[in-house]
Parts: sequence; C-alpha cells; structure tokens
Amino acid sequence: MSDELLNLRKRIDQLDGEILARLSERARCAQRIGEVKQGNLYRPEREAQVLRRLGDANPGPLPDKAVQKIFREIMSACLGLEKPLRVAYLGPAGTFSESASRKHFGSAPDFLPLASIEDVFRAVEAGHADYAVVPVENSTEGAVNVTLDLLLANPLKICGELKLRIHQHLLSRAADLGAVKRLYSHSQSLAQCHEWLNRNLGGVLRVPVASNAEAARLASEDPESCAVAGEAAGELYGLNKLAANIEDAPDNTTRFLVIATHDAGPSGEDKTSFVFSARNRPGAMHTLLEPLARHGVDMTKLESRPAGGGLWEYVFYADVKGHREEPAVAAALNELDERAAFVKVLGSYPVAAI
Ligand SMILES: O=C(O)C(=O)C[C@]1(C(=O)O)C=C[C@@H](O)C=C1
Repeated sequence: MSDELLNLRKRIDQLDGEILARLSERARCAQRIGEVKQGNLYRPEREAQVLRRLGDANPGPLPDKAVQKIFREIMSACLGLEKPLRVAYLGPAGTFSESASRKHFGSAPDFLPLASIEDVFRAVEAGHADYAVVPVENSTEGAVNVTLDLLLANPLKICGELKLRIHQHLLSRAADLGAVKRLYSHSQSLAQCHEWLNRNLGGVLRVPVASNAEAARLASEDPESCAVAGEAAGELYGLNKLAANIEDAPDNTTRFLVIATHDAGPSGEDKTSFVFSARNRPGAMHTLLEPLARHGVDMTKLESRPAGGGLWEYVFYADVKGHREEPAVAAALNELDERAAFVKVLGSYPVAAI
C-alpha cells in the first residue's frame, strides 16, 4: 500500500472518530429535548429547518441531497431514542409508499404495511400508528381520489408532504428479456411504461396485479416471468434488473402526504391545504377566491371532486403558500369561511425539504 493511501485512511479513521463523538453528543441533546419538550416529540417543522439549513450551508464536495439524506437518518435515529414512532403506509412491503415513508422518516420507525388507504387512515385515527404516508397525486396519472375523499371525511390533519421520483424497472429471475413469457405489474405502472413495453416486450402477456410488490413476489417464484416495479421491491425479492428506468415520462413523480392527529408548526416555508364548497351562484368561485388574491396569498393547487350530495355539486381542494398562523393566510381563510358554504382546513406543513 502506498504511503499516501495509508495516510489518507489514517485521516479518515481519525475523522470518523470525531464524527462519532459529535453524533453521540447530538443524540444526548435530542434525548434531553425529548424529556423537556411538551407535546408531540416528532417536529416536522424543526426537521425541515435543519435539512434546509444544512442544504444551504453545505460546502461540498458532497451534493446537498446526499448531506440531507445523512442528516435525515441522524434525526430519525435521534427521534428513535426519544420515542420509536409507528408509521402506517399502503403495503405490502416493497411498494413506492414504503420508499416514500422511509424517505420522509428515515429507517428508525416501526413501519406498518396495510391493505388499503382507508386502513392507513383508520390506523392513525385508532392510535395503532402515530403517522401515515399516503399518495395524493402523480405527475402522469393525476389525483389519488381515495386520499382526497378520506381527507374530507376524516378529522386527521396533514403535517407534511414529500415528492418521490418514480423509477420503474423490469425485474426478473431470468438473465435476459428473451426468456420472459409473462409480465406482472400494477395497472398504473403498466400505464406509465406502456410505450417502452410495446417497443420491447410487445408479445409478452401483461397481467395486472394488486401492487408492484406483489408483481415482484410473483416474478420471484417463476423464472419465465418478470415484473415492472421499483428498486425496493426488486431488492426485497432478489430480482435482476433487466432494464432500468423504463417509465415513459422522464419526470414521473408522486406527491405523498404525511397524516397525523395534528398538523405542523410554522417552519418559514410552509403550505396550507383546505377544502371548500361553493354556493351554486354565478360568480361564486370568484367571490370565494378574491380574499386570497387581496391578501397576497399564492394558490399552488386547485382541484375539484364531486361532493357526493347532489348531481353537479363539487368540493374544491386548494393548497396555498404560507402557514395558517401567518396573518395574511389567517385573514384570507377567515374571509373565505364567511363566504363559502363550507370550509375545512386540512393542515399547515413544511414544503418538502428533500
Ligand atoms: O428539536 C427537537 O424537537 C428534537 O427532538 C430533535 C430532533 C433532531 O434530531 O434534530 C429530533 C426529532 C424532531 O422531530 C426534531 C428534531
């Protein structure tokens, strides 16, 4: 071994020792915070501030995202010392919802895969889970209506959001595409990759199944099958990646919400989500949204859903920039409340930090 290599490794050992000593000191601080702070131990607003500050202060050469991932895990482990969290998601293990849950909470919590989005909401309401991660919209497929309907019907709040780039891979026990006779996947993933599949696997039978993870499990049992699924499912079932990133839209992304019995405190860069319904009168929508414009509140999303009560009656889901405790947002929501048939604030939460 060259002298230079030897010396560099010695330096790394020394630095690792220093990092470890500092990490232990940080963990003791977090433990003490857990004893002195009142209320919820998990503080999404504080975590978002830590991640943003470190992203801004990063001197390199590590990319901001890499630094933030490391600190996400550090905070996850520190919070685990204060209290292990239980996080519910739409299972089975290996789904994109699991990847989203781990991206947001790190690996310290106990993760609880459940059979439906309804079950996920119910688990938090019944206290079987502290938090839940649910998909709310996909850049190619649009809104996840079950989630929107449950947000309206439920007393639970939104305390966070995150975005996950959805990369679909062709996974199999087979060594190459030529040996494959059947393809399993969730219908949404088949839709997201149909152009690639038509070009490369036109003659192969496509079998829609309940989830990508289930598709990977089936492919692991039969070397003549393959699955379209994400990285996590492929690793869980030990499959070869025959082709990577086969999604047709290069920026395929799903937005997830974090659900709890409470929302988040102000972090300095927040969003507020609410649902409202309009009285059926000409110009009603303009009257309702006018206070937002007058108070300088930016709307980032507006989505309609049938109200369920009568034909052609709608509820509207809106996201605005800012926290509900900020004066402009509070004033605009108050005025909206006076004018609308119904308003429900779903929560204020930090804009996705990573
Ligand atoms: O600041 C706190 O309230 C902490 O508990 C510390 C800490 C952290 O590790 O930085 C851990 C968990 C919280 O969700 C936020 C931050």
